[in-house]
Amino acid sequence: MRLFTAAQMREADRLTIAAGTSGRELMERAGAAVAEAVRRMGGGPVAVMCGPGNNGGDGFVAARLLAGHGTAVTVHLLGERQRLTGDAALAAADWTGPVHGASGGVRDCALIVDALFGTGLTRALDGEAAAVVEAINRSGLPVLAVDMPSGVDSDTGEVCGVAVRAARTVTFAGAKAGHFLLPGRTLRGQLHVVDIGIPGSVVAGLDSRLAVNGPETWQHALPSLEEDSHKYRRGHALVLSGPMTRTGAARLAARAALRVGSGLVTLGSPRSAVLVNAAHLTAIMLRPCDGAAELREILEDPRFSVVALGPGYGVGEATREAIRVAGASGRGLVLDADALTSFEGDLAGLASALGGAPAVLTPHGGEFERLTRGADGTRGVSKVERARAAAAHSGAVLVLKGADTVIAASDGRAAINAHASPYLATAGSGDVLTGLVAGLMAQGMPPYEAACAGVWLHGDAGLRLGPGLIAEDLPEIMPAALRGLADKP
Ligand SMILES: NC(=O)C1=CN([C@@H]2O[C@H](COP(=O)(O)OP(=O)(O)OC[C@H]3O[C@@H](n4cnc5c(N)ncnc54)[C@H](O)[C@@H]3O)[C@@H](O)[C@H]2O)[C@H](O)CC1
Ligand SMILES: [K+]
Repeated sequence: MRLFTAAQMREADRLTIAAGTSGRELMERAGAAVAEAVRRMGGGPVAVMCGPGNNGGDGFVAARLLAGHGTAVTVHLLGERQRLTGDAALAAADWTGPVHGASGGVRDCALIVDALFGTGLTRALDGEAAAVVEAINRSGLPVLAVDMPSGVDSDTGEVCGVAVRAARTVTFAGAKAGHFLLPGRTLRGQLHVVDIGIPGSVVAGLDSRLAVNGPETWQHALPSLEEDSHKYRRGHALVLSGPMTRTGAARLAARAALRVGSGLVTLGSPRSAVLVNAAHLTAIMLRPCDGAAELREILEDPRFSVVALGPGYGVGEATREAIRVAGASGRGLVLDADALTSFEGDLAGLASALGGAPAVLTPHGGEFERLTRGADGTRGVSKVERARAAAAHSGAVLVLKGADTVIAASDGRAAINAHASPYLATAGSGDVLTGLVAGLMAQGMPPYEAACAGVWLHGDAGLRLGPGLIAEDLPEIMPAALRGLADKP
């Protein structure tokens, strides 16, 4: 599912109106969709809270249509009626019932329609607007939000001051980034996208390269297996282990790479840790590897297709040098944790170490902040734009992890992942993700698609396992996750 910004929706509106459908007609269909959703939620009595812009206009239309069908409706307006303009003023004029103030509170209703603010929110809610939103939330009544829960920024998902908590949201023409980025995702309830007559060609023509992460965008690139395949044709991932007391992370990543289908996986281990690693490995091979010079020798073997580096590896110049060597080899790279922290405040240094190699970086929020300190465009904007900027600066694919993981490529493609479970917030979970992405890249999947698929499969594993999951379980559930994916139409 593609996602849109407020500016793109305004553009879609403009093009549709230019093609002959009036804004008032669009508003009429938007209001009709809201009225229909109210009926599906059980009907009235309903309080419709209208704001000063077109979101409020949608509310007036819904109120008129509901009342016309016999539903008990009260309308409340935030602001003065005579200050309404354009289509909202026309919609308000068509409402013949009384209009109450918004601050008096709602009485004797079973459902609230939140038509205060939509994509036109420009600043934090305060004063009367904030008080009305707080009163709606305090009422404990189910809320149907029109387009966005009021107070949620439709581009960033952020709460601007305060925001409505909705049970459902009806949105028009296409979903917005703020419906999938946190905390917007948790405030919008169930999301319904309705067609209000904006032509498909207009929507298709919008320059949105943002989507919800899902198989439809990367399934075509998943590794396929020939009947007569051979393990040497399924890729070979090299995962680098940390020293003696920090080996578990790399073994988790290696196991995940093997489970996701890499034909061979080798763990490169410092000699000090070879015995502890050997004691825990069976199908995964082991090679001593102490530092960058030895890594260079290992990578002379052309069969290694991908190097995963970072979990437990240690922070410092030795790590930076290992990344330079791996980057210069042109192999696919997956960098996490210590690999990223080794370039604290030096995204440009990391970009030059990568040397244009196909790479995926998988920072969580804290690692991202450290890595991108001082880099343009990586502060103060939406999580999507921050990830995109870091991808553009580094030339790598960025996986900015969290409950709303964002994957971004340097060419502007981006996806927000919503297929995940909070139970994935557990020690070692990120190491498994590193291995999944590496294992997919080892089999020839391009970095952006491998990152999206890895994040999705990781989330799928979390959803399958639920409470009690630990990181060790995640690779083991991959056969079921992969089979489920293969069965998808
Ligand atoms: N194509 C579509 O999707 C259609 C959408 N419709 C609806 O229109 C709104 C967007 O309408 P717009 O008038 O641009 O913005 P809003 O109604 O969200 O709000 C603008 C209004 O609010 C004032 N304002 C902004 N921020 C604040 C604040 N923090 N505090 C107080 N006041 C604020 C601003 O000055 C304006 O007066 C979209 O969401 C849909 O619901 C169309 O009806 C159909 C086509
Ligand atoms: K709203």
